[in-house]
Amino acid sequence: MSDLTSCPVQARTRVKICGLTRRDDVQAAVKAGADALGFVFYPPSPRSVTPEQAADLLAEVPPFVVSVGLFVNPDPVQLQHLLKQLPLDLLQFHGDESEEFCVQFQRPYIKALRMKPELDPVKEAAKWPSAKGFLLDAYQAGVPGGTGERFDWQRFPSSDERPWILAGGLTPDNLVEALQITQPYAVDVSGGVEASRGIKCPMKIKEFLARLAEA
Ligand SMILES: O=C(O)c1ccccc1N[C@@H]1O[C@H](COP(=O)(O)O)[C@@H](O)[C@H]1O
Repeated sequence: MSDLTSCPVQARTRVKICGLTRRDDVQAAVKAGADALGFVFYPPSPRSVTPEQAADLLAEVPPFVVSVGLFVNPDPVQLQHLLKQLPLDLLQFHGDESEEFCVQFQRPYIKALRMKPELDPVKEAAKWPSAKGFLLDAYQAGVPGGTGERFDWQRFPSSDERPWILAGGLTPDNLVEALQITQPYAVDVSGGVEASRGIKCPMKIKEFLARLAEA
């Protein structure tokens, strides 16, 4: 087998479009070239879907596009039950879940870290050795995520030991600057590609992916 470590080709930054609630939005994200699609299972969120809605949306996901289930401190029994019904490829834990909690579901998962001023993401990530990656999102007291706010991108880790995913307040207009500063493994966007809360805008999704391709 050839040695790929010296291969000069750099993979492009991956994109997850999160908070999809409608078939049309799933299709728009896939058509624009999203690598991953996020489905929110957190009823207080306007983007939350029921298991039945999720099953309908997941049926639209083609091969080689990753479907991600987003949870905030879920009930473990309910989550086990959900995972038997739905073909989710990856779990995203966006609450206060410990590594012990996340690992029990025996599915690949990413852990969201909210960028409180005193938080060192590299040190914090060491608490989840089994995580596939870390999504860094803005911190807002009392809100677990999806705030539309950004954090100080200068705080984004420069090490590439773990896959770091940039989230929080991304839009087609600030994406290029975000990529230049953070050089993330992937970006995750929700509010920045919406027409209104929970309803995606196909043009904004297309523009977001186009800006990424140009960057
Ligand atoms: O989207 C939500 O409603 C949500 C609720 C609870 C936790 C996380 C949530 N979304 C995640 O937050 C990021 C950032 O969102 P935004 O782009 O700032 O609107 C989003 O990508 C989701 O992964």
